Amino acid sequence: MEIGAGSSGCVLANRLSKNSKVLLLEAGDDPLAIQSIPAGALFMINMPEWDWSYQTVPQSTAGFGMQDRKINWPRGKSVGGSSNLNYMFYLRGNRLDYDLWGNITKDDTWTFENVLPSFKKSIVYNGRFVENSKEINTTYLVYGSAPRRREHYGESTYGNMYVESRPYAPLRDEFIDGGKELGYDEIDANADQRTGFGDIEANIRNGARWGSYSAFIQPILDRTNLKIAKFSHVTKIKIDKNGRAVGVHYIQHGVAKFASAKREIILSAGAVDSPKLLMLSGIGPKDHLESLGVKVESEHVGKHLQDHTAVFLMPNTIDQPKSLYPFRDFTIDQLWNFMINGKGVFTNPSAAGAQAFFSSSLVNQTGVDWPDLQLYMFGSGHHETVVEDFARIQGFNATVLDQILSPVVGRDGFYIVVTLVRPHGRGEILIRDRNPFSHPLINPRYLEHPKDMKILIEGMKLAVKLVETTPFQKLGARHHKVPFKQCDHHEWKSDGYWECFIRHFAFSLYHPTSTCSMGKVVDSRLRVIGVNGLRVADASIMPIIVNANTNTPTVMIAEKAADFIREYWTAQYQVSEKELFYTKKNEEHCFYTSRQNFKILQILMLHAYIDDT
Ligand SMILES: Cc1cc2nc3c(=O)[nH]c(=O)nc-3n(C[C@H](O)[C@H](O)[C@H](O)COP(=O)(O)OP(=O)(O)OC[C@H]3O[C@@H](n4cnc5c(N)ncnc54)[C@H](O)[C@@H]3O)c2cc1C
Repeated sequence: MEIGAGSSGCVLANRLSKNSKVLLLEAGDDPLAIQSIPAGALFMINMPEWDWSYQTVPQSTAGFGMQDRKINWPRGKSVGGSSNLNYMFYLRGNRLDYDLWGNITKDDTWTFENVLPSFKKSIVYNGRFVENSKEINTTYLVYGSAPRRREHYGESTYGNMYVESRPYAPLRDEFIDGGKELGYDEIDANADQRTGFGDIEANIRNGARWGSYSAFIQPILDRTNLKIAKFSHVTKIKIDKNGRAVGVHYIQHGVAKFASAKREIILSAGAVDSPKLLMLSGIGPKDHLESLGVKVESEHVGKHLQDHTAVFLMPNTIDQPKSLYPFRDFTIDQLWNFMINGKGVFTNPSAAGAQAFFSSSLVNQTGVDWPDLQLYMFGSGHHETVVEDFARIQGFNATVLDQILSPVVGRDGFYIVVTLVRPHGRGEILIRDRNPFSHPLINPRYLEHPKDMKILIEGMKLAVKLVETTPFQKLGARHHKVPFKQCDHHEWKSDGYWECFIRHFAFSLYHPTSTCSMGKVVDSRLRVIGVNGLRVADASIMPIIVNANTNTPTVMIAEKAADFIREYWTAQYQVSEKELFYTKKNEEHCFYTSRQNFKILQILMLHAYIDDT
């Protein structure tokens, strides 16, 4: 039995239902078709049907430019989970991240060498390989990205998750060329992550979103042994008197139900809801759960919360119409281009297409290049509703943000997203009360640790240098000094100014992890310590956050978990390989059928649009 059909839950359902009966309980519905259009995802954020719309508690050292000092935490609520809302960046993280996991858990399963096969297993990589020299000559020039070596990606005969270069990524070439001018290498960050610049590949197929639903659930919808119970909000895991997880209580369409598990329960409700559900079930810190009754004392549940904090270098303008300007660029022609060719502005939800990793001076002191800063190019201009849009998505206080953006509204431009990818600060998640529908108390304690601020300030300075490089200057790029009353008592671009700016505008890059940390809440086989028959497999089990976007590592965790579970139960029951009834042919058939449905839907949407205009 699985709880949560998100990025990881879908992988597990696919792998386990090859030869077992699986009940997958998901609080949300199937994803909306509009989610397949990458640019459509932005409209889903903060819609309660598709997003849990969490917020942090007011932050004492961050969020000064947010409403009530709270920072938005969107989380997907549908089959596919947050992979239906996310920006689809495909990044694995650094070799040293995983070697550290191996060290912490004292289990080599988690070292980079041993997680690499699980990364390769999930994907179908439509990349540009070195040996294919013809392809390099064309694609290399078009996308300005380093060619890939096959050994890092594999042949992907087992994979379902498509990874492709983004067909549309405004200012990608300027960003990478600017980095080269500053003396940095161009790198393939998935093969050999270190300081350097490169493009960002994404979970897309022919331009359409290819999240966990499309990759792992859609192809197997006809498996009779997989039951997906949508609209099923799990409220509690039942632990019997022998300390075994035996079933779950859930509410579906207002009706309270119970399902019992024959073999085991796998919790994949994500870094917010997995610890919350453990606590609601009486598994967690004793002091916190006293009023609920503690079944299993587990001090670390909800603790060690880590996230990537990000801040925009803004406002920046260019003199040429080369950025995404929604009111100009979202046209019927572009919609057609997306539907027919899988290309154009609709293929990218965030106008992001290039990124760079850097090691701050704090890391450089150690002599090891293990980046703690990541910069993205977000090639979006300043359309007329930019302030309201950012206020809705990021939770900015519109009045505060207006000071920064109103002087440049109506102009092409870009943002450089400066991200802290190896945070020193740690937060926690607590339950608000015993009501399973109450949002938990999320306290990431952003920017409380002085080192985190120091690293971000270095990142801002680097971003300014990039704007000054020739490729950007050729477009007339300018980072503007605008009146900003909250920070104007500091000299513009001084450390004090940046600190003030960052404390106002830092936001979450939506990568919470480590709230059911491996080695503390679960063991290295992901079994909850102190309970039988219960595992956690999602972003919450990372012992330390990886220094890259978290979807791909979460999918890898699910692949590992499926292997552990299959190994264990195969040994118990001698499950025969002959039981496998799933075939690749079947999967391909499902793909084409669903693809046809998607095309029909696209045509209907187009008609609706034309009618409207
Ligand atoms: C806006 C956004 C942009 C992002 N961009 C990127 C990116 O570009 N690249 C990247 O690598 N990562 C990105 N991420 C992060 C990445 O998507 C997440 O790390 C990843 O999806 C986490 O997967 P998960 O399986 O742990 O949780 P989720 O995918 O969130 O899945 C949890 C599932 O459990 C369900 N659930 C929760 N509680 C219950 C309950 N009580 N009962 C039943 N079901 C329940 C939820 O509805 C959900 O479907 C982004 C995230 C967001 C929100």
